[in-house]
Amino acid sequence: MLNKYARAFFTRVLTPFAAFLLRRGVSPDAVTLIGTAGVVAGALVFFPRGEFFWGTIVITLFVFSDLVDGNMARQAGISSRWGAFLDSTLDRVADGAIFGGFALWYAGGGDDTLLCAVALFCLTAGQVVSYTKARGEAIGLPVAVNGLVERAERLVISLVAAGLAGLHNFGVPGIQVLLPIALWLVAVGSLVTLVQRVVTVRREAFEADGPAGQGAVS
Ligand SMILES: CCCCCCCC/C=C\CCCCCCCC(=O)OC[C@H](COP(=O)(O)O[C@@H]1[C@H](O)[C@H](OP(=O)(O)O)[C@@H](O)[C@H](O)[C@H]1O)OC(=O)CCCCCCC/C=C\CCCCCCCC
Ligand SMILES: Nc1ccn([C@@H]2O[C@H](COP(=O)(O)O)[C@@H](O)[C@H]2O)c(=O)n1
Ligand SMILES: [Mg+2]
Ligand SMILES: [Mg+2]
Repeated sequence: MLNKYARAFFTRVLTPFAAFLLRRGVSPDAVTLIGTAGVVAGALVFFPRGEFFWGTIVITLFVFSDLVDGNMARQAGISSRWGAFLDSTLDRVADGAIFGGFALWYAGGGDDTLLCAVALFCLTAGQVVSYTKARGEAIGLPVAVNGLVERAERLVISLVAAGLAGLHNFGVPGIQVLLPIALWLVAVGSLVTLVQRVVTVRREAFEADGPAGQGAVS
């Protein structure tokens, strides 16, 4: 949903910045790499220590690079298959660090085995949701579904909650409950999305192959 409705807005807002970077000789690949490094650092330095406010601030500063890199590539007319591969692959790394950071907190100082498991579920389910589309498209299917909770939703729900939950360290009482709520929402939403995508791929595969499975690819 965000991908559909918010992308146009952010494209307008970020286009001048993307143009500025291009004029300074920065490449889209550099933005992809630096953005991912910043997200990973923010997540793995701050989240395992329960510093959710500062972790979210650092991640937010870098996560929009994922919208800037493609914008730069399109403006410069240099969108490439390599760039698409790098972008999607490093998205998986960034997502792993964010939900891994939550899991490390609950495995340590946060001391909550159930929430550690929920964070690990979010991590795995998010990666599998992305994989369903990548693999479905790789075997030549349209995968004409995005589903309830795409990557942008997973990030916005969990990062907004983490940033607000982090205010607990500054004396705001009770607010830390937002993070567990967000993790449960992302977990359930990702499961629903996974089912939506698997059902769609199954239907598209049967339509393409026929009942006898002819034309199957490995
Ligand atoms: C006192 C206050 C303290 C709290 C402060 C917190 C404030 C900020 C908190 C959060 C901000 C989070 C922003 C997150 C933005 C995410 C942007 C992003 O990365 O979007 C990525 C998405 C990607 O495009 P790609 O084509 O590169 O991605 C593909 C896609 O994702 C596929 O997904 P999947 O299949 O997994 O579902 C992958 O398969 C594929 O591989 C991958 O390449 O871009 C978009 O989707 C575009 C829409 C972006 C919308 C961003 C909305 C941000 C909105 C609000 C944030 C601000 C909220 C402020 C709240 C303040 C609260 C007090
Ligand atoms: N280093 C990069 C990054 C991205 N691209 C191209 O942009 C597309 C992704 O666009 P986003 O707005 O979601 O970032 C991607 O599929 C590539 O075509 C690129 O060329 N190089
Ligand atoms: Mg990108
Ligand atoms: Mg991306």
